[in-house]
This record gives sequence, structure tokens and C-alpha cells, in this order.
Amino acid sequence: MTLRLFDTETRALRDFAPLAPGHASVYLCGATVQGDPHIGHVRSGVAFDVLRRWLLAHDYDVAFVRNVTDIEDKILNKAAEAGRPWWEWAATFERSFTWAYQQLGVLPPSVEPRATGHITQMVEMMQRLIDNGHAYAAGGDVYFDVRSYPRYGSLSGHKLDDVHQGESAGECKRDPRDFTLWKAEKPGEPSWPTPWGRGRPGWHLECSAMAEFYLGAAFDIHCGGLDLVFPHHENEIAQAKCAGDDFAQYWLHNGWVTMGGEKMSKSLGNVLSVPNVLKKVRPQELRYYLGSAHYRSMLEYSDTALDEGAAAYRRIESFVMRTQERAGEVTIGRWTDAFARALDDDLAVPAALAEVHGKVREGNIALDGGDLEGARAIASQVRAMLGILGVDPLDEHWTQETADASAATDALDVLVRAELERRQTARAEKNWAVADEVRDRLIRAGIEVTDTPNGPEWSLKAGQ
Ligand SMILES: Nc1ncnc2c1ncn2[C@@H]1O[C@H](COP(=O)(O)OP(=O)(O)OP(=O)(O)O)[C@@H](O)[C@H]1O
Ligand SMILES: [Zn+2]
Repeated sequence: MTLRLFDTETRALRDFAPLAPGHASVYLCGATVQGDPHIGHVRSGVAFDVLRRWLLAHDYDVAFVRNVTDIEDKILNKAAEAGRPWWEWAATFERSFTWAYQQLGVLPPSVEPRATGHITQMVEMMQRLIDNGHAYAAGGDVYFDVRSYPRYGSLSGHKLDDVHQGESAGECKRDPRDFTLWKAEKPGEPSWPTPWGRGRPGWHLECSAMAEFYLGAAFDIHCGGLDLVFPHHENEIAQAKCAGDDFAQYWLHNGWVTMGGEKMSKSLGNVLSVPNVLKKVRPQELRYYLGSAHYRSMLEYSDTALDEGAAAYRRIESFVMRTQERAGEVTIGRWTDAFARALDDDLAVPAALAEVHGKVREGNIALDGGDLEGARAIASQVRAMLGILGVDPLDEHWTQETADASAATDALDVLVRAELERRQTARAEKNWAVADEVRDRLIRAGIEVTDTPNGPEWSLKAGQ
């Protein structure tokens, strides 16, 4: 079976053929760390984590780069409004994003480069563009000459005449359609030296330079949100190609999380932060919900849809757990052919989930009919499939906290039992002072002891 991916540039499903056999290189545009993430912001992280896991399942050695845009107008403006240093602002929200990705079980990228750490590579790329006649310095800014690249617009389908970069006019631009590679230093703003004066990078340049640095002049897949097709990715292509790179071979874009039919966005105010949603559902349930639609579809949020997603996940989880309880350890088996066909078909998660739910129904029938081995075999398949989707309920990521807690309880049990034996001995010896001392100490530590016909039993007082 061959993995087929929908490539935005050719507007077609294409067989995935990597540049180097056995290797897959992926660049995903990461967050502009200007605030806490809403659930729309993390959708691409979740969607392309499934791509990564599926490539790994195909035995590819995957290099996965997800950058952090830690210098940008919005970061500078928001930090200034709050009276905080820009770097503290960026670092604070970078941690929020890291926390959210971690909560959702998104595998850490192979590398997570920050824009501010790659100024050298950006200056070097600009130098090549200027030398080749594709860029020019003017008034301390550096601009890309859009007309110098005849294929400009090939990704988005924009005609050159209709191009609006969505950036301020730039007094020294030769053509209003040119875009900014580098911004001249402004008082009070951070800046770095270049041969054309001090300044800071434009957003588009960052990604071309970092992708080239980590993945080389040509790499396999470039991913990002649908809103990045134009101008961000169009401009990334123009920069990289004109700097001599072959750049990405496939372009993948995820749809938005919408609310009230509109893109969830801070500017519209229709946002739900990840921490707030995690007060309603568990992280694995949120991940299931965000990943359950096809990555290219829009995902219209509603409380009901979230609840239904969480309930669907719990049905799968409960089958795996019940099977483990009744039939013994459920190891990770192998996904089914129907599941593989679905994911190979441009990561068709809805079809893949239909297969999972079908298996769960089959497994429940086996379990209820007393066919424990049959149920266990199906649960193994279900675990494998859920693992690819990042929501295997028995994966350490989701069970670690429970495992840590039960290890601590086991250790505590040894100590409490030793204390209780001391109390029994003291009682037998009518040494009431020692018996009381043991009891009081346990109470102070929040441990309740109940005497039962089978001897004393202990538990932690509620709230401990
Ligand atoms: N509602 C959404 N659904 C899916 N992806 C989104 C959504 N909102 C933002 N993104 C993605 O998150 C990434 C970072 O976006 P960015 O920081 O520029 O925020 P934004 O698009 O301006 O949204 P906001 O207005 O909420 O800050 C982009 O790749 C974008 O595609
Ligand atoms: Zn980017």
C-alpha cells in the first residue's frame, strides 16, 4: 500500500515518494508565541502528529521540524502594552504551547528552532537573493522582488495582479506586491546586524531559512494551517526557490476549527483556550475530538460535538480496559488493512475511526459472549490503531500519572503496615501510650485506619 497525500500545489492526491528511501523530512509552521493557545492553534500539531506517526509506522526515519516564531509585530506590541520585555512574553507563551502539545500527547518535534536563533541563516539567504537579483535593500528594509520569480502564485493560484501581501505599504518598495524579508530597526525594538543595517526578520524568511538549515535544500513535506497558503507559504517558496533550493516536494494544509461558522480567532473573540476545554474533558478526549475530522475539513466546534467526541472515545477506552481486566494484558497488535487503507488515503481519519468503532462493537460482542481470547485479539488491534491516532488508552503518556500514583500507594502501604504491626504489638502488650501515638501520627498524616475482622485496613482521608 502506498501513502497518498493531497498536495496543495498540484491540487491532487499524489503517491508519497520520499527524496531519500527510508527517510521522511517534514517541516510544520509552528506558533507565533503571542498568547495562550486556543484549540484552533493546536489542531495542526495534532493533525500532523498523526502524519508523523503513520510515517513512522511505514518504517520511515522521520525528521520533524516545528518552529517557534518568537519575534513578530504582535509579540512586540502585546509585550509593550503589558509593559513586559518582548523575550519574556515570547518565552512565556512558548511554554503555554509546549504545555498544550504535551497535554495532547503530540510527540515532541525532532527539533523546535526559534526564529531568533537563526538570524545568521536568514542573513545568508538574503545575501543570496540580493546577489541573484531577487531581492533589494531599500531604506534599511530588504524586499523580495515578486516579479523576478515568474512562478509566483503557483501554490495559492493567486494572479500577480491580485496580490496583496497584507503588510504595510513599505515606502521604499519598488512594487506594492513585493514583500518584506527584513525590517529596518525601529527605536526600542530588538535588532540584529546585517550588511544592510540593523533590523529584524520578516516572518516568511524565518521558515525558509530554518527549513533549509535543518532539512536541506530539498525536503519532503511542508505542513501548516490553511490560512498560511497565502501569503506565508507562497513567499516561502519564492524565497527558497530563488535562493537555489528545490524546497518542499509536498504541501499539506489543515482546515480550521470554526465556531459560529467562522475561524476560531482571537481577533473575532470566538476562542476556547486549551486549559479551559481541559476543565470539561480529559486531554485524550480533546485530542480525539480535534483529530476525528479529516485534517482538511473545517471542524465546527460545539459543546455537544465535544461531548459526543469524548463519549465516543470513552466507548473505545472502556472496551480496551474491560478486556484488560477480564482477559489479561492487552499488548499492542497490528492495525487492520481497512485502517491502513484509510490512513494511506490522505490520512482519512474518519474512515479509520469507523473501522476502530466496528472492531470495538465486534470486541464487545466477543467479551459479552465469554470469548476472552477473541476480545483480547481485537483489543490488541484497537490499541495499535489508536496508537497511530495518538490516543491509545494504555499508552504510558495517558497512564503514567496513574502508574506513578499507584507506585506511591504501594510504597506507602509497606510503611503503614509496619506502623500498624507496631500498634498491634503495643496493644497486645497493653502499652496504650505507644498504640495511641501510632494512631495519632497516622491520623495527622491523613491516613484513616479501620479495624475489620481481617485485621486493620487503611485509606487516605478524602482530599489527601
Ligand atoms: N481556528 C483555527 N483553526 C485551525 N488553525 C488555526 C486557527 N487559528 C489559528 N490557527 C493556526 O495557528 C497558527 C498560528 O496562528 P497565529 O498565531 O498567526 O494566530 P492567528 O491565525 O492570528 O489566530 P488568532 O487571531 O486567534 O491569534 C497558524 O498556523 C494558523 O493556521
Ligand atoms: Zn512558516
